[in-house]
Amino acid sequence: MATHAGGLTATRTVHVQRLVRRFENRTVLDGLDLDVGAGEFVALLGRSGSGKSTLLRALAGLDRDVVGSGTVDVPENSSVVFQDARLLPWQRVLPNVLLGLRGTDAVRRGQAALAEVGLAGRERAWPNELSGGEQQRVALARSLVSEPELLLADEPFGALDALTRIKMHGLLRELCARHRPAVLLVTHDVDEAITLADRVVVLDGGRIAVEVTIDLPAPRSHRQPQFLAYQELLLHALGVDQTEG
Ligand SMILES: Nc1ncnc2c1ncn2[C@@H]1O[C@H](COP(=O)(O)OP(=O)(O)OP(=O)(O)O)[C@@H](O)[C@H]1O
Repeated sequence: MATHAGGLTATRTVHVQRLVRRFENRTVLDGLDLDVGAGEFVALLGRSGSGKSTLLRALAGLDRDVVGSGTVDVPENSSVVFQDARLLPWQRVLPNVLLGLRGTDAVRRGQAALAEVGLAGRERAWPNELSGGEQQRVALARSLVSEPELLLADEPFGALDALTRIKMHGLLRELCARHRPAVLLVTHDVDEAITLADRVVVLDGGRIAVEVTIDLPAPRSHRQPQFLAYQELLLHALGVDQTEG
């Protein structure tokens, strides 16, 4: 099991060093190093099976049985969102947001979080009365209501249609600007990574093979020539040959 060595500083929210993860005799993470700064938004790209979810689960403390070694330092106050919202179907929306939240002002904070994601007035709805996008908004409210230092997100918009996904990008950007968590976002979508992240890292061969700082003013769009340059660079890093097909 990886050790937690207290390697965090005021400006560093995630510190991963020489992380190795094996499943039986298959090495998925092979001495991976990654730091995420306080308030920094990092997008993690990689081919299918490259180990993105494995890394995220290791950071979230969800794979303690896996054989491995190295250092993983993450703040205790971290939240995780997945591709599916994972709401409790027998609880209404507000109690779903309040899961794990204590204190006398919990209800007020939950209501404020729902308002922030555009769901004021839906506190008493049941999860199955909400669309997929709305359920994912509830999941975002739940993940941010505890004011986490770190938000771990595993393809949170992967199941949404293109238009909803674009709206969710805007929402996530706003929420991050307000709450300033460090974010590690796993995605398949190169454009999503460039649109949202301060830095994009590409996982290959069990390590971070490529790192690109995205230096683009907002609002980011395909109309920016530099956007297309980042796109080409990252597609190349992912082994996608744009001249094919
Ligand atoms: N519990 C497990 N037992 C055995 N092998 C596993 C387990 N979890 C993941 N793996 C293997 O580890 C490798 C990396 O999986 P992982 O889900 O991290 O990849 P990924 O980059 O997130 O892929 P995708 O983009 O397709 O979601 C895969 O080959 C997978 O089969």
